Amino acid sequence: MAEPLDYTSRYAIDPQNAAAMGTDELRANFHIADLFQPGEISLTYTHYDRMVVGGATPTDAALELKAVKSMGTKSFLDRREMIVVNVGASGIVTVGDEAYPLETRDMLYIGLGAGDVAFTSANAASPAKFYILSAPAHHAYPTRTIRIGDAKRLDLGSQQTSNERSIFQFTNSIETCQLVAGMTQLAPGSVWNTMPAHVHDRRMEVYLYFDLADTARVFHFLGEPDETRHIVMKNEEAVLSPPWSIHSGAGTSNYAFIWAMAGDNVDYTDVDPVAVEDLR
Ligand SMILES: O=C[C@H](O)[C@@H](O)CC(=O)C(=O)O
Ligand SMILES: [Zn+2]
Repeated sequence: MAEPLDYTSRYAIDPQNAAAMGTDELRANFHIADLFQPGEISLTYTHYDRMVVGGATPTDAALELKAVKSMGTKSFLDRREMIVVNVGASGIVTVGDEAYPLETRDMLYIGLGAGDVAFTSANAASPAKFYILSAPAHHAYPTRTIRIGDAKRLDLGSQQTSNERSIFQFTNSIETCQLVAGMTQLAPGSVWNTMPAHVHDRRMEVYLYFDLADTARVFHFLGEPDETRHIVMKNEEAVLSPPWSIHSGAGTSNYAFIWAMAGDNVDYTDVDPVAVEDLR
């Protein structure tokens, strides 16, 4: 077996325990920082649908993705599928013998058993930042690049309610086992994502906020609809949304984020909306 990568585990938290948490405990359980360290791969193995969340920031050398102990498999994709979204400068993802160049905001879906995965930056001084998402899979769907310009676009919200935004669905035109992912871009002057909010107990979700200035923050809301909490997020940080939780945010500026889900179905529209008046 290959030398294991360092990784962190996050166990599944129930709503009652989450409601009793203060700031540090909420952050320790749901917030993921330091995803993009130059020359490193950072992985978090979650027990929410066994979703793995990570970042790879190659500089001079290629970075190889290896299985972690929690997977109990020889290589990463033996029993998993994966999505990579580049939020940095140009780079290449190698899968087996195939090289897949990704520009910023392009996405690569990699199917079950597709081979060994490695990450390279086109320019070490201005590295690619590969955001990694992976869930268990039991069928091999083809590896496919979806460029941001090819994603299905939905324009939602309005300037009047400070939630004018465009959703780019990456997995709309391809088949996956569990992963559903996309990117949402807030219009200048709009700050709210996913308000009105929703839950979907059949799928967990994870957000990566990016394209924020160093001094900007997003107040990310989580919790059951009638028992909400918040986590203050900065640029290029991720936050886990348990299946029972809302996931919504308001920024001190506009921003973008990658959202990704895994669970029972892959129907993006299958959500349980929560009226603003019902939030507590
Ligand atoms: O289940 C779907 C996800 O929560 C996101 O797609 C919502 C989102 O990006 C938004 O409304 O701004
Ligand atoms: Zn959602």
